[in-house]
Amino acid sequence: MTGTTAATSEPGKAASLPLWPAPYAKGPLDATVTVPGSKSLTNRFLVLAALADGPSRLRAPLHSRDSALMIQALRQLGATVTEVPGDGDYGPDLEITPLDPSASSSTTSIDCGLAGTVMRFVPPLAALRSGATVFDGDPHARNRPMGTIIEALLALGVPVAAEGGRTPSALPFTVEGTGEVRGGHLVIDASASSQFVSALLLVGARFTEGLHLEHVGKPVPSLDHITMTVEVLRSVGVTVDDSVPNHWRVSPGTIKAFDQRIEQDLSNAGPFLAAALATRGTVRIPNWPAGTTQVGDMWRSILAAMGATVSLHDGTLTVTGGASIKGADFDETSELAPTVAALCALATGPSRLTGIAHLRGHETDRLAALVAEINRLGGDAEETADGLVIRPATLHGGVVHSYADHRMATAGAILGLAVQGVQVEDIATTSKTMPEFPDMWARMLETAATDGTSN
Ligand SMILES: O=C(O)C1=C[C@@H](OP(=O)(O)O)[C@@H](O)[C@H](O)C1
Ligand SMILES: C=C(OP(=O)(O)O)C(=O)O
Repeated sequence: MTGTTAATSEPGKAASLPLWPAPYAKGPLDATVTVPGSKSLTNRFLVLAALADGPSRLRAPLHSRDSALMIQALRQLGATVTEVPGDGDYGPDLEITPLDPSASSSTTSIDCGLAGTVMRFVPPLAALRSGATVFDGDPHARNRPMGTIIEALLALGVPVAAEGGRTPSALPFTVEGTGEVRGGHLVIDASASSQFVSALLLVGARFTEGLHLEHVGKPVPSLDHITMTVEVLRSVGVTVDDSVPNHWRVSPGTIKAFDQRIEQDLSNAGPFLAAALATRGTVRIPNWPAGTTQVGDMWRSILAAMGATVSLHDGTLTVTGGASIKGADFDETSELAPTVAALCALATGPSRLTGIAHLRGHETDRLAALVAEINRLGGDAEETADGLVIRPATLHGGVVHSYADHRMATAGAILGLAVQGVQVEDIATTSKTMPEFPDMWARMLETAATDGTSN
């Protein structure tokens, strides 16, 4: 199991982080890659297993820092999570015995790391047990938007306090669980993160009156992730009505124990698929789900718009890069945006990414980080109010800082395929969702043809 130590990676602040020489592709790749399990599905099903009416099993789940933090949090709240042999390529299955909300327990301190799913999904769960739960995380976690979850719990009658009894607006804070939450109609502003909606929906069935959640404010981002939450809830027998935009009604009731196989992480498939475009090669991903709520299914249209040939046959997605990478305009790419931006920086035409203002509240301010790192290599990227403009430029080698952000690190790796002399700082930060990344990348690079010219 991956450890939970993280580095803080801000240029100039932590100069001693190791540099990873990003492999440069000497020719087109011809690789087949399978990716570890979805972070978003793994952590949703873990939460639901902890609330279910009996023991559950997760098959081929993700094993990474974010899932380890979720497992640790659930154990601290009283669930039992056991690793058992499975048939996944990336680690054991998990068996989960739910927590007993009626068992009162002593104060416990939960480390959220930098995991949005842990810092947003677990506090409402802690409200359902009797006892105090303290939440904190990595240094940057204290900058991530949390106010909506705190205000939601307070509105539901659950005390949440910071040191000295202050009402907090961010981590760290303590949730004083009462063992029971009445629920009912709750109005929130979820414009900073879809995870606020998902967090409350995941536990809503266990509120005495269920939950009628209403969003008021600027549009909720990453709507695909809310669709995922709704579908996952329905799969375990929870009734959710999402027929009215910005309203979600979760009926009170039982969460059925389950035996669930986790799809591979299609967002994390992105850097490997992007490698096909960056090297004018071919990358295949078997077991691509025929139907999915994962936002990563958008790779099929995104990469085609950038000039790749994309096909899905017999469950294998095949992407072949074109003669050059085309610039394009993309709206609402959510967590895919750093990978898209790396490809845009290698494109022959301009690109505009819109609808991603909330990325400023992700693992780092991703808009600022992408502009800084693309331009550091000689690129031409600019921040807009809600996204990025990236124009063609000739890139050169240099250091890509990763800001403790797994997707900044993988974006650096993509740039390094096509630009000689790129070094990525702290590649180990990919352990947030894909500890195997450096090995998988090296294996993929072994397939590079050396008799062709890709760059
Ligand atoms: O619920 C989830 O699993 C996620 C929701 C999204 O969060 P935001 O709505 O904050 O973008 C996404 O970016 C994140 O990587 C995972
Ligand atoms: C935004 C992300 O993560 P988190 O779940 O920590 O919000 C991400 O993985 O891109």
